[in-house]
Amino acid sequence: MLHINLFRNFDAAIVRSDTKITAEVLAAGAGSLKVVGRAGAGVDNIDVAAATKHNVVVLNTPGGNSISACELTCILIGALARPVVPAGQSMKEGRWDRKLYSGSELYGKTLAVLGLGRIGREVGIRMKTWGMRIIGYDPITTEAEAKAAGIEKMTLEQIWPLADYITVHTPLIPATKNLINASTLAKCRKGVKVINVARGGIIDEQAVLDALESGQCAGAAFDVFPEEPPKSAVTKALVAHPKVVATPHLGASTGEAQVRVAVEVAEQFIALNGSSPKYTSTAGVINKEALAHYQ
Ligand SMILES: O=C(O)[C@H](O)COP(=O)(O)O
Repeated sequence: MLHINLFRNFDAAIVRSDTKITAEVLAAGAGSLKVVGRAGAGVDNIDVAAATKHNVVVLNTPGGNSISACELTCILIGALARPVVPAGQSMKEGRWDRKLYSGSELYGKTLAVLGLGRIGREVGIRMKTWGMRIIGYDPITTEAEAKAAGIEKMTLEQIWPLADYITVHTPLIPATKNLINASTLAKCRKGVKVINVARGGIIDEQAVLDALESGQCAGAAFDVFPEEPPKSAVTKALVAHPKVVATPHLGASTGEAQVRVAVEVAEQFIALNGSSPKYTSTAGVINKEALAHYQ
């Protein structure tokens, strides 16, 4: 584990989501630390306000891992349609249970995409080629932008009763916390399936557990959790549930995505340093106030 005092010696740090850049870490680095680069999209592991206070620039690489996160989402949708995870496990245990592991087609089903940014739109584009109807919600994306990705933009109230699958692709902010909860699940079709490759807490885990027990929800896939690694009894029960596919925050964990975010973070550092005319953009800078300190 990285010792907090080491930050006294660093001019810059590059992190993924596991490394928490807290106010304490930033105070330890005060005077030397100038920039924290997030090799990924979410900066919820970095105390941006404290960074700004210490004139530490925080930047991210918002697009570099989108395709990998999108592909994992599509794979998990597939794993909810066809029980490849438990069926594969049963064979490893020496069984041949063909009758237990029947599934359903994705063709003709409706996928709701909540959050039509880079990842959500790419998921829609891919799953449409499987013959799914794609409906979606986003407060910012226009109807025309959604349509260009083959997605019918709707209100949430229109979406709930139509969706066979719901996948979330929003940041975790007050407006999206528990976006899928007991009352919204009750408005859905019986047997709806939900997927979260975005951030833990967008889908209320207890509500999903209850809906799995009642049959209102027929399956769920989670790559992200309110606390990682999970410690709460609710998350543990969810992960253990036979109708749940769980992965340990693997959305960006591909060779390609990691190379892309590493290159993007390096380019942003070079742009900050002003040492290469090739890189003039600091598009990923989160706290422009801190950047202004050096200009
Ligand atoms: O915010 C992100 O970019 C993703 O959640 C990936 O996080 P990671 O880089 O820690 O895998």
